[in-house]
Amino acid sequence: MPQIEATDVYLEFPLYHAESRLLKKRLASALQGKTGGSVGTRFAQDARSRTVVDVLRGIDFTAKAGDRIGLIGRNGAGKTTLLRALAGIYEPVRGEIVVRGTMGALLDASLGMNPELTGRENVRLFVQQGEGDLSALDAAYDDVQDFAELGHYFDLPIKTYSSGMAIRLAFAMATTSAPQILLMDEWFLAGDGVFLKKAETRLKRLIDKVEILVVSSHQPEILARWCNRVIWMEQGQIRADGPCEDTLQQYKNF
Ligand SMILES: Nc1ncnc2c1ncn2[C@@H]1O[C@H](COP(=O)(O)OP(=O)(O)OP(=O)(O)O)[C@@H](O)[C@H]1O
Repeated sequence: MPQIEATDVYLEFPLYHAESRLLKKRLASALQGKTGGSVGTRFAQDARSRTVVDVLRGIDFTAKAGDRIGLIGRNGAGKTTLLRALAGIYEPVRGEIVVRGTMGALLDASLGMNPELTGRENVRLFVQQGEGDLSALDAAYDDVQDFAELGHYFDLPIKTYSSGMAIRLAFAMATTSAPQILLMDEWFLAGDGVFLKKAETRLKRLIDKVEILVVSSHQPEILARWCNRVIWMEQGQIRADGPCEDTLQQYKNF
C-alpha cells in the first residue's frame, strides 16, 4: 500500500544576501515578529548566526491510500517547499520523509525535462525514468502528442517552446500513466481556457486512479472540490490537519 510518512521535518534556506544594513534591519524586526504583513514566512538565525528562512518546522503527518490532501496557507507558508521535500527535491535538515509507492509530481513545468531534447525525446526519458516499460513508449508518444497538441513542436527541442507549451507537455507527460502518489501545485492548471477544460477532465480521470493526492492551493473552493482532507500551514508549521470542511472553515475564520 502506498504511504507517505513525514516525521518531525525541518527545512531551512540560508539567506546569503542578507548582509546589507537595511536588509539586516528589516530582518531583525521580522525576527522580533514586528513585521510580516500577509506573508506567512518566519526568519531565524542558525547555530552559526546566519540568517535563514525557517521554511518547515516540525512537520508530522502520514498519508494513506484514499487520502486526497489539500495544502492551504498564506504566501510563504511553506506549501510548495513541503511538496518539493516530499518529491525528494529538497533534503530536510532534520527529521525524515519516507515514501512508499510510485510517485508523480506536477510541480514545475521544467522539472525533470531536458531543454536540449525534443518533446518526443523527453517523453522517452520520462518513461525510462519511471517504470521503464519501453513497450508502452509508442502509446505514450501518441497519448502525449494527442493531448498536448504541439504539432511539429513535438519534434523540436523544448528550449524553443513558450511557457504555455512547456506546461502542456509537462502536464501531458506527467499524466500519461497514473502513479500511486501524485503531488501537484495548483498553478499547474493554469493555461488557456480550452486547455484548462481538457486538463481538468484528464486530471479528474487520473485522480480517480491515484491512491494518494497532495495538492497545494490558495483557493478553498478548489480544495473542497478535489480533497477529503486539508492541512493548513502557517510559518512552516502545520496549524490544522483534518477533514476538508472543518479545516477550511478554521482557515476562513482565521
Ligand atoms: N530556494 C530558496 N531560497 C531561499 N528562500 C526560499 C527558497 N525557496 C523558498 N524560499 C522561501 O521559503 C518560504 C516558503 O516558500 P514556499 O514557496 O514553500 O511557500 P508557499 O506556501 O508555497 O507560498 P506561495 O503560496 O506564495 O506559493 C518563502 O518565504 C520563500 O521565500
